[in-house]
Amino acid sequence: MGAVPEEVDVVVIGMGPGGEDAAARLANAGLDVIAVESRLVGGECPYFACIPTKMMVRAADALGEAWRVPELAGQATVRPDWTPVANRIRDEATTDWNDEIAVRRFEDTGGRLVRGVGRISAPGEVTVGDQVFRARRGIVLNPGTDPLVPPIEGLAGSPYWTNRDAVPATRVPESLLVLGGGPVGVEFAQVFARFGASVTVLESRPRLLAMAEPEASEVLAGAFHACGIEVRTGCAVDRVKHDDLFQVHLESGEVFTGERLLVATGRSTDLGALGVAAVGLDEQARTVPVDGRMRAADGVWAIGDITGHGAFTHTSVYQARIAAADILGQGTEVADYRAMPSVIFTDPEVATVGLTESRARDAGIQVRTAITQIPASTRGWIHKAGNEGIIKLVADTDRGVLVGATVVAPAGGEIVGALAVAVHAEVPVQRLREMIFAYPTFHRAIEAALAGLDA
Ligand SMILES: Cc1cc2nc3c(=O)[nH]c(=O)nc-3n(C[C@H](O)[C@H](O)[C@H](O)COP(=O)(O)OP(=O)(O)OC[C@H]3O[C@@H](n4cnc5c(N)ncnc54)[C@H](O)[C@@H]3O)c2cc1C
Ligand SMILES: NC(=O)c1ccc[n+]([C@@H]2O[C@H](COP(=O)([O-])OP(=O)(O)OC[C@H]3O[C@@H](n4cnc5c(N)ncnc54)[C@H](O)[C@@H]3O)[C@@H](O)[C@H]2O)c1
Repeated sequence: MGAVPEEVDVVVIGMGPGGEDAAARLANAGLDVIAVESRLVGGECPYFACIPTKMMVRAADALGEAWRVPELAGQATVRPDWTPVANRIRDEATTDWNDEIAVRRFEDTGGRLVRGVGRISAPGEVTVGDQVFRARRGIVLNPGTDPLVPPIEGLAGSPYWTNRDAVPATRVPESLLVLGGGPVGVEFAQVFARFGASVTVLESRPRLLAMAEPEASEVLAGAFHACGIEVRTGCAVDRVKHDDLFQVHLESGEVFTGERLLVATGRSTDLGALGVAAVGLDEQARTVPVDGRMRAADGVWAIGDITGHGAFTHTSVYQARIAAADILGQGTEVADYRAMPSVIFTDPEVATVGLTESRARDAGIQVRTAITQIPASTRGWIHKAGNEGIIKLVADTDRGVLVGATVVAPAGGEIVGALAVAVHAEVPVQRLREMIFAYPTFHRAIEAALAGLDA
């Protein structure tokens, strides 16, 4: 005989940033909430992704600035040491990969945590091991993603790294091969290079950060070249061998050797394991389609990476707020992704909002673009060492508003904030031109880019 189901209000499967946020909101509102988590409460972001990698970036950026001293300010002797980085990640970011604090924070809301793998076993029903829950109000799916490991001969079974191995690393390898030049690949590549590894990035597409504006990829490729990172684009990996070292054989016959191999080739989901077919969803799909209130099926909401609206923590938490409000019957907000921002934390940072030029054209928008070079701005010229960058604007000429922007610059992720407001609030380009931009800031280069939209 099966287990007797326990009646609750809501079951949240997966406690990533969004699941944690939604579960807390619902429990704080007085609902009886069960949160199911198979690994660590908080998900990828605090333990293996955003937070520890940005601690690495912070440290690597300090080194990067120190190396600019000779050009600007005399002499500095810099000897990179990974120990403070590894210790900080262990002690401050992840508490040694222990989620006790996050669990307590959630349980203080009145919610209950169940450790294990959750699965939709029938409409309105979630099974975790030998426990069965009937959710009166709904099920929230926030299972996130796992590193995708391509089926390359010799790779499976070799001691390759994914982000989950690179983050806890206590030593910088002598040499590192990075498979994939997307956000994960480029952030780790620059960090480990700055800490002394000899780094090669192998990317199958024609450029780094292929989803970004081509001009952004070009600036980043230049910055990588300048700091000694080898970048190979358009490469097809044939096979991988591992003895003492990794060897990556390309179809072209070239062979790259490294002490470590970081696989950063995207993310995967397993909707079959989540049991989504029980509520009529396609378990072969890579994403769970949701409406503007995150509804995926009758009584099922989905949030985070699996919705395919941008694999970012800010997406997950944004969607969590909307889903929780809808479950509570207070939903007035409908998701609007037009001004979705993203920041790749390389040096220079690659920050975007809204549509790229090509996506805007594909959407049938009458597009006009403008680009300004950061080194040509007053602040860029003053900044000198490390001033590489651009601002690119994408305007909808019919409506006279910006629909996208890219900022590659020192602190590009902060500069893009102004452009995110413009895209989000559909501020007319003419109104933007009438603004006063503080002198001499990096964001003042937006004014020059706006002027370029006339050309
Ligand atoms: C190296 C790296 C760096 C990144 N840096 C940034 C950054 O700087 N900024 C940014 O915005 N984003 C960044 N991201 C992306 C970000 O980590 C994710 O978008 C974010 O974690 C949100 O994911 P999520 O809410 O979908 O779930 P996740 O964080 O993936 O968490 C899902 C949770 O669900 C659990 N789970 C899965 N299935 C089940 C199940 N069946 N039962 C029980 N539990 C289950 C998992 O164990 C996991 O804990 C980065 C990603 C990587 C890999
Ligand atoms: N700062 C941030 O916000 C941040 C940082 C890291 C990751 N992320 C998120 O995490 C998600 C995953 O990032 P990612 O970089 O792992 O995935 P991705 O899919 O964005 O990039 C993977 C890259 O690997 C390449 N690739 C795939 N197979 C390959 C192969 N066999 N050989 C060589 N190259 C190959 C792809 O062409 C692509 O450029 C991203 O969508 C991003 O949203 C965000």
